[in-house]
Amino acid sequence: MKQYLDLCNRIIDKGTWVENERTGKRCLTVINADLVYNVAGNEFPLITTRKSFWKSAIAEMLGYIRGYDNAADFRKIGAKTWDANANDNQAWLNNSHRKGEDDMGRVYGVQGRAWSKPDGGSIDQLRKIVDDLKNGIDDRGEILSFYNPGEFHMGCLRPCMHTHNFSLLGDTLYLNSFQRSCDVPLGLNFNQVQVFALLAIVAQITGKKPGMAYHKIVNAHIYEDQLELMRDVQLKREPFDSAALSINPDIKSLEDLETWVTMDDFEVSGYQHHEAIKYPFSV
Ligand SMILES: Nc1nc(=O)c2c([nH]1)NC[C@@H]1CN(c3ccc(C(=O)N[C@@H](CCC(=O)O)C(=O)O)cc3)CN21
Ligand SMILES: O=c1ccn([C@H]2C[C@H](O)[C@@H](COP(=O)(O)O)O2)c(=O)[nH]1
Repeated sequence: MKQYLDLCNRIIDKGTWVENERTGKRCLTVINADLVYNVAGNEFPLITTRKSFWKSAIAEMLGYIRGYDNAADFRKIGAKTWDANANDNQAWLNNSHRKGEDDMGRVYGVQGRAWSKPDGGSIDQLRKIVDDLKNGIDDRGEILSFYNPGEFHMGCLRPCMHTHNFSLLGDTLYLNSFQRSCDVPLGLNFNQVQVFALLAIVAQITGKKPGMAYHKIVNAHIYEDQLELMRDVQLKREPFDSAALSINPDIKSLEDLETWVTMDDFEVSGYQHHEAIKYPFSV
């Protein structure tokens, strides 16, 4: 929690105002932040200075793992987070690649599970990683990349958290996750949970012990219409101790994640938090 608050304070104290053409809003911005999560010690990085809707965040990650390309599928598992980007963004609505209501196009999980090969067929990056790790293999390229510039024009948004790089040392699994752009009040609340949960889940299905997760953010920003709430409300609150995440131990494979897992298979204990804050969302 401290590292989150430090980043928020750093943006407010030292940030630079940057115009953003896509949203038409200004963002108070800093470059480079490194967050570390202790997954081994189950220090779940849930924001406590407001209520965090952590189930939506894990649902979103599950949707990426399943390779979803449709906001309706995300809604069914408990995440409404893609509704606006799929349906309210004029540039995407005008895009001839959009396949109709709720379509997100070739973003995130689509790239992770079905990256198109120029010579035909596709690559399932996550399957390869899980198979390798299960067999104790780390070929120094256990990389799940959602960043495919050749297909940016076929999706509603370029991926923000775009690369997840797994590593094995003995039987301990590590994760380095890279994020190019971060909406600190709204997105980071989710992204912290997702990096932590991704390492915990992949360690569980590959039979490894989770170690540390390292989260690198490049452009970290607060939108102009979020600043007051962050500075004068959220940052005035005292944080509580961190919560713990538990995952149903019956989840043992990628197939389990693809077929029967729901948000009921995830529980959080010891979550004390201040009341919710509704931050404006920029499409
Ligand atoms: N401007 C912007 N910020 C983001 O963080 C973001 C995007 N766009 N587009 C793609 C995804 C969607 N994400 C989202 C979208 C909505 C919420 C959100 O509304 N969160 C609320 C309520 C969550 C709920 O009720 O489930 C929150 O208070 O955290 C969070 C992350 C993260 N990403
Ligand atoms: O997982 C996510 C997804 C998105 N965001 C934020 C970061 C930016 O505020 C917008 C994306 O806008 P770009 O113009 O494509 O950078 O969404 C996030 O924080 N986390």
